[in-house]
Amino acid sequence: MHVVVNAATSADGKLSTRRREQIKISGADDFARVDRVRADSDAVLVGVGTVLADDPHLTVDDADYRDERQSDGREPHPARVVADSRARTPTDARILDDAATTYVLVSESAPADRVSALEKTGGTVVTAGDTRVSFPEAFAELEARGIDRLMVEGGGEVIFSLFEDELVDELSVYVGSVVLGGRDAPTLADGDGFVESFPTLDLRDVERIDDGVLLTYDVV
Ligand SMILES: NC(=O)C1=CN([C@@H]2O[C@H](COP(=O)(O)OP(=O)(O)OC[C@H]3O[C@@H](n4cnc5c(N)ncnc54)[C@H](OP(=O)(O)O)[C@@H]3O)[C@@H](O)[C@H]2O)C=CC1
Ligand SMILES: Nc1nc(O)c(N)c(N[C@@H]2O[C@H](COP(=O)(O)O)[C@@H](O)[C@H]2O)n1
Repeated sequence: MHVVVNAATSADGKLSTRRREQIKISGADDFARVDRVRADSDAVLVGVGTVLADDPHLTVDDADYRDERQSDGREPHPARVVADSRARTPTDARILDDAATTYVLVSESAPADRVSALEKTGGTVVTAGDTRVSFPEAFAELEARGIDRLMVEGGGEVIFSLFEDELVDELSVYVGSVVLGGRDAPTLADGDGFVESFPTLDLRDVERIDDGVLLTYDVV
């Protein structure tokens, strides 16, 4: 599986403010670029922290891109995936509506009643890991279901874990011209942090978009 991480940060590396509310860092042109990346993906993944904070829809906005996908024999929207060890995704979350297939990755410790509530809402539950979602295991299952190209939109906890598991192939960071600050504000890669064996990035491209900069890296 090819895994592409895409996120937008402030100039000081934050994904959002300390209130963890959704904020727009990207401008119109960058959101249009993100839409293209979504349209080119088989699935789009976020963590349950992002679902609880942003209630994202994760669908393709541009009708031409949806038509293009359908003429290639694909669904109009990529599948949506949420990493949610304890099945906390609210049943009325937008990610669970019927616009696209939604996979909820849970761990063995997820309460059975929550799992069944998510299944009743139409989510396809994939169990991987004892107390926390095991991405290597979950991704093998997604690959078996035809997901070869996965876009990850955040947040910082999930992005860190994916780097820790050495599952990231490409990283795109849109750096907006704003400072958010806050020692508790989420950053691009949170988790426990690396102290050695840091992931190595190869800078492939730098592009000015809106009033910010898009940095594109291959993970070595
Ligand atoms: N600017 C941008 O581009 C973006 C900004 N954001 C912002 O980021 C913030 C949310 O980020 P964050 O709080 O880090 O949340 P995440 O979306 O990264 O979700 C984190 C949660 O995912 C669950 N999870 C399941 N499996 C794993 C695993 N193996 N490793 C790590 N986490 C796992 C955990 O909950 P559990 O243990 O219950 O499973 C964890 O708490 C919000 O403020 C949102 O607005 C988010 C996306 C993009
Ligand atoms: N690329 C980008 N730029 C920003 O400024 C952002 N705030 C985000 N957030 C991500 O987009 C998701 C929202 O998706 P929908 O519009 O609801 O489809 C959000 O959950 C973050 O993952 N991204």
